[in-house]
Amino acid sequence: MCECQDMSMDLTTPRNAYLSAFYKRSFAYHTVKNRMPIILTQLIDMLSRNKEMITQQFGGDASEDLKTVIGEISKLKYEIQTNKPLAKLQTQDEDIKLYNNHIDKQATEEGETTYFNTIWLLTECYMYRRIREIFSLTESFKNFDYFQSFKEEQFHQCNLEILKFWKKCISDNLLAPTTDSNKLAQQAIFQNLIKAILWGNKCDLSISLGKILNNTDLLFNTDADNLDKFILTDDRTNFIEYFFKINESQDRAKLFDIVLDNSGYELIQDLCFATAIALFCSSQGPGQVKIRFHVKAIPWFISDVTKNDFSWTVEQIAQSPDTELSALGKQWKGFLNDNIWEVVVHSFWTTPFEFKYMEEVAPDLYSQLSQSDAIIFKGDLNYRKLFGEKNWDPCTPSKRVLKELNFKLSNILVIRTIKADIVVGLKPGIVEECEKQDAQWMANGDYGVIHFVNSVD
Ligand SMILES: O=P(O)(O)OC[C@H]1O[C@](O)(CO)[C@@H](O)[C@@H]1O
Repeated sequence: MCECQDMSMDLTTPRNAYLSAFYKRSFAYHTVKNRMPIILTQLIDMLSRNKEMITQQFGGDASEDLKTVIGEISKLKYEIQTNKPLAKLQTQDEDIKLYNNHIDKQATEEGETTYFNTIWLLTECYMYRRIREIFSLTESFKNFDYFQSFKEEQFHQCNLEILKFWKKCISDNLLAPTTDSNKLAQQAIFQNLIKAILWGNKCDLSISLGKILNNTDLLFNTDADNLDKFILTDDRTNFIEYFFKINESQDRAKLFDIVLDNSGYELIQDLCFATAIALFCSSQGPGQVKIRFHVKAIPWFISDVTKNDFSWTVEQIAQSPDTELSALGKQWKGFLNDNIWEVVVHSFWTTPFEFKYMEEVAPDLYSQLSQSDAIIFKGDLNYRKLFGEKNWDPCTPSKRVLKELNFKLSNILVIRTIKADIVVGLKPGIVEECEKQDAQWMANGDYGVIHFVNSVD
């Protein structure tokens, strides 16, 4: 029997406490106890199933290295299930010291930081970082993306026909300069795109435990109006007003940062959104826009976008046999070649740190983001990190939370389906209503939030 069962308390997470598997009646507990071991088992299964292919692909000692890797992942799973202390990471990579210090800082009075007694954010990020270390300690697999096959399979299951609709809508309406008569139509495009990229965040392989969701089942159609009632707070209009306002003047190029989340359908939707931004700003005059996409430096939470996933996806669309789709992919390549789009990698995104620590831990990234006209955070993990992964009173305004955390970057657009028990900025009564409708509302990604925080002053 798992020792951890004696460790956690039969409690819900107290108000304002950090989320942790210590509280048995929390999604964090369910994740550490059940979901994380399942993800490790699936990884082991994939490696065992594809043993021959992987050995052939990597040659040399790959067969022996694969045995080592499988053994180490099984060991990690055992450590989680028996609530062992988080073992120190060993490689010399720049983020390792940060991880190890953070683990030390979280130690209890007994001097231990264990899976079920520490903050969930650390536990979960640590697991993915440790997996990476296991592979990187071998000769054969230093650059192996062990989640790639899951991501590629997910991409191939996407219904890309939907993109054609967006392509037409975007280029018909956003290439023309804004006039009084077409402004409403242009704003409607942005309203719909933001909604589409919200629901795209449902397609995440860590919440579905590797199960691929069909995007047409999720009704990612032209406007998905029937899902509106599931958006619990919605600042789209404020963001769009701000966006149009900054584009009224052409005195300088506008800069946007999109902190990406998942590959597959979510990434494709995000790229459509970025296409709309690029076309709209460019229609106001040449050289008016730059969009930086922030991706993960290592394979992360199964489906998160790495630099390689980004290029691969653009290439897949560009090479599509469908001429409309391939034109879209070529347009994306053009944006990248012309430096209108740029892919940026920073190891901060794969540390266990909340964003309030960014200024201290990653000052270069912080100063880069300080220049931005808007920073768009996609997804649940970014949400947890941005809002400090505490059990806030859900009615606390998003701006007040960021102020309390002393997070000073401004013009933040946050787009996330709810897959963890943290939420802020809701009107009174909404939580009670959701609880009546669906006991799992904070875990299943069926509900979403869109916050826009101009500034915390
Ligand atoms: O891809 P996203 O939206 O960041 O979701 C990842 C989230 O999904 C989960 O795996 C389920 O909650 C969390 O552990 C994590 O916050």
